[in-house]
Amino acid sequence: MSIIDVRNASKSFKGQTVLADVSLTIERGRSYGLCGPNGSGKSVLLQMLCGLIAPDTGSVSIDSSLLSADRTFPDRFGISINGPAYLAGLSAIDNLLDLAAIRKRDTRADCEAVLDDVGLDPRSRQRVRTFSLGMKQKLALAQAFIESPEVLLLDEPFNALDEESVQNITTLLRAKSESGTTIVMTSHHRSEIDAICDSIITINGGKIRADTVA
Ligand SMILES: Nc1ncnc2c1ncn2[C@@H]1O[C@H](COP(=O)(O)OP(=O)(O)OP(=O)(O)O)[C@@H](O)[C@H]1O
Repeated sequence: MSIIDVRNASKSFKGQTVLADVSLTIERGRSYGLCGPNGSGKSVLLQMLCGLIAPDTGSVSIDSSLLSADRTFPDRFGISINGPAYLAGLSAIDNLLDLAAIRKRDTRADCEAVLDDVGLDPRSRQRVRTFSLGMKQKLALAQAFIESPEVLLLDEPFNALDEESVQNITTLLRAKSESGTTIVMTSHHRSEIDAICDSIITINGGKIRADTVA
C-alpha cells in the first residue's frame, strides 16, 4: 500500500533543475536506498517526501495517518537530514528529553534506550558541543528514532561512523524494517543499501529510476 506518492514533481533552484517531472511511490513497510552523484538531488527528494520542500509543479501526497491532527505536520516521521538540530550546551539525553517533551509520547526510559541503541551513553553529562562527528551522527539518528516513527527518512545515516557502529546501525535499521517501519535512506555505498533496503532509487540528471535490490 502506498503511503507517499510523488506525482510529476519538478524542482529548480535559481534556474538549475534538480528534479524534472519525477514520479515515485513509497510503499508502506518497504525500505528504499537513494543513490546518485553529489548534488543530484537526494536530500531535496528526501525533504520533499516529508513536505519540508514543496515541488514547483506536480504533487506529493502523504497518507493522512502520518500527519498531525490538523494534517499539516508530518507527525509519524523520524527525520535525519543535514545532521542533528541540537542544543550544544546540553547532554545527549537532555537533548532527547527536550524533543520528547513536545509530544510527550516517550518517557525518560524510552529516550535512554534509544541512546543506548545507537551507541551513546545515556548517563553521560558531556555537552554535545564537545561531541565528535560520529557522536553527533549517533545523536541525529537517536533524534530520528524516538517515538518509534512509521517512516524514517535518513540522509547518509552511516556518515562518520566507525566500522562497529556501522554494523550496529545496520542491524538496528534491519530490525526496524522487519517490524514494519518504512525507510528511505541515502547512501554513496551500494553495500549499505544492499544490507538494508528492498529497493534502490537512482537519481541522476533530474530523473529517477527505481529497481528492486536483488
Ligand atoms: N535550498 C536550496 N537553495 C538552493 N539550491 C539548493 C537548495 N537545496 C539544494 N540545492 C541544490 O540542489 C542540488 C541538489 O542538492 P542535494 O543536497 O539534494 O544533493 P545530494 O544528491 O543530496 O548531494 P550529496 O551527495 O552531495 O549530499 C544541489 O545543486 C544544491 O546546491
